Amino acid sequence: MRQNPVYLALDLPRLDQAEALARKVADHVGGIKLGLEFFCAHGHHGVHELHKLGLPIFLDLKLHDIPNTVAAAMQAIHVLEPEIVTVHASGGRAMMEDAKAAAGENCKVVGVTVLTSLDDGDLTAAGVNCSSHDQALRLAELAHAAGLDGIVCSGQEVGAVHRQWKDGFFVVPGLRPGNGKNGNNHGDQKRIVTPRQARDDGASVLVIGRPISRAEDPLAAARAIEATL
Ligand SMILES: O=c1ccn([C@@H]2O[C@H](COP(=O)(O)O)[C@@H](O)[C@H]2O)c(=O)[nH]1
Repeated sequence: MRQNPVYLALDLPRLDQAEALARKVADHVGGIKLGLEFFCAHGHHGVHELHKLGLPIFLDLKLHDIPNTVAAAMQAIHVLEPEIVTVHASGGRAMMEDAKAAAGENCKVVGVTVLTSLDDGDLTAAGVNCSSHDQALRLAELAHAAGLDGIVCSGQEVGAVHRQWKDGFFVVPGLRPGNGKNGNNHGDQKRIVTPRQARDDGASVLVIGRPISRAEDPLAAARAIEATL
């Protein structure tokens, strides 16, 4: 278990706001997660700026394309020295193998299984004829076979995945302190658990965004989450 497994999802439109928030809570998180919103708006420059805080950087780019394209994208982000990068496990075994081969030596590549914003009904609508739980386990197995370091899944599956893949690296978003009660809205997340539950079930990294970034007092929110772990 890492010292502080919480990675703050910096999903904010302005670079100065993102930097200010990260600086404010830096002593109460273990790393910074930069996703599509941040990377599309601020690119390499934005990542270099956030690196200055000295926290590990998780690039949540969720790459999903043909193997050659994903491998080239992985090579293009080497220079940013990310600690973790995501690809979609549904991109297939060859894509994941090539992504891992193209990644930097110290970079963990993890496969997104089933987004935490989806439930069983969403999967049925997309033509997937099994539960989100079973689909997450199936994609975890594929990611493992492809040689990835771990996966992204919801806290509702991480215990089961952990039992199958003992030394895997498990990233869990969709976390809501108090399970979405106490004024913490689910928002677009459908498969949620508390940070403590996810940690107890084997999560290596706890991704938390809005419960901190949209809190009236982000520092107090980050401290309160840390105190539950
Ligand atoms: O299945 C997934 C994969 C990634 N995410 C990302 O995590 C954060 C969660 O933000 P909250 O504000 O805490 O809901 C966000 O950046 C997502 O892109 C995810 O939620 N689910």
